[in-house]
Amino acid sequence: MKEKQTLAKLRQEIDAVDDRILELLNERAKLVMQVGAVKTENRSDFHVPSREREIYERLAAANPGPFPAEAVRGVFREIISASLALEKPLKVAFLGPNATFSHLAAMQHFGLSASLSPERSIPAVFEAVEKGEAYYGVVPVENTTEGMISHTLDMFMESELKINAEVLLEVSHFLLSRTGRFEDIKKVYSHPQPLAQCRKWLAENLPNVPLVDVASTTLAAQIVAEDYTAAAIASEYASSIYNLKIVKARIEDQVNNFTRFLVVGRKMADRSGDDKTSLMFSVRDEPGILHRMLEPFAKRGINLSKIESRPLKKKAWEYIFYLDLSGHISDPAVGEAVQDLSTCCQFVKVLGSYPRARQ
Ligand SMILES: C=C(O[C@@H]1C=C(C(=O)O)C=C[C@H]1O)C(=O)O
Repeated sequence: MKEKQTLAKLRQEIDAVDDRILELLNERAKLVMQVGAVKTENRSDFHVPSREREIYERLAAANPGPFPAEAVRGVFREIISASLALEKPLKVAFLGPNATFSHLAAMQHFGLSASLSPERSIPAVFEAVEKGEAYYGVVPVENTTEGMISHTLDMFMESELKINAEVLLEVSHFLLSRTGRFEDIKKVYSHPQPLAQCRKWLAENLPNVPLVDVASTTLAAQIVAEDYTAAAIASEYASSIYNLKIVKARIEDQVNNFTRFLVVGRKMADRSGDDKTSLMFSVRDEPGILHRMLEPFAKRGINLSKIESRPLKKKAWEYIFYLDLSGHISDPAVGEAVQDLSTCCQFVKVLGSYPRARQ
């Protein structure tokens, strides 16, 4: 009896707090709508990622607990996502179909109130943004086990879209099937990337079972939903959508398997104070060229976090380099270094400056 009374009293107090939270959420939504009205008058962009970043950072630092620090971001992401949708839902294209890791990355970045639309391929995501059908696009660009996804990098040769943000997602692969029984598996379906990321586990645990490449992990889950003798490697989320059982969780060879996604848009993102810049440039294959290329950055103490080279398909022995560095293109040192770089290159293209992702 005593317990019942205590619980009832505490729940009453929780209800009162929830009422206050709701009142504050509405007060906040009205302010966001006023901001929206000012922006409409001035024709400025409603979505401002640098401001959102500032909000997350300020609240993370101000949180006294015990509400968990990681949850603060998730809660506010949904508040901001829903506030933005009051004005108009933010349209975001991603590499589909639904339930792919790009879908999870888009949900993680834009929240559940954004209007997310699946596209068939990486070029189709770029096209949707270029044509204005979507405001942003989300595509994978590299994985900690398998390296760069060259298809995405190659898109920047032709496209004028800019990188507006990066999203880091911990990718965990699940072996899924209808029966959930190991001994029923006669074939394993997945996208080539997850198959490669689970290569060792598959060789040890299913050595004689054929592996079949398909266009997405979602397609693999769909096939397996109809075939009791097959298994798919897909996300945990796919298991709930396609009603599949988990044969084995987390079968990736490398723990801490992260995939990095890029958010592309038509404009350059504003400076947030902790940014990265991505560049692409081409040079002729000649002695000392790498040294000359890197000097403008070393001289100014600019940290380079990544350098990748790819052969330029149209011309033999010429290379395209992709470079990620710390700082925003509007920082004087970064601007000057890029200017210097352009004197020793055939061409330089700034792919975007964007807030560094937090893990
Ligand atoms: C309200 C604004 O517009 C949008 C909504 C935000 C919010 O809900 O806090 C933050 C940034 C913008 O994406 C703003 O720019 O301040």
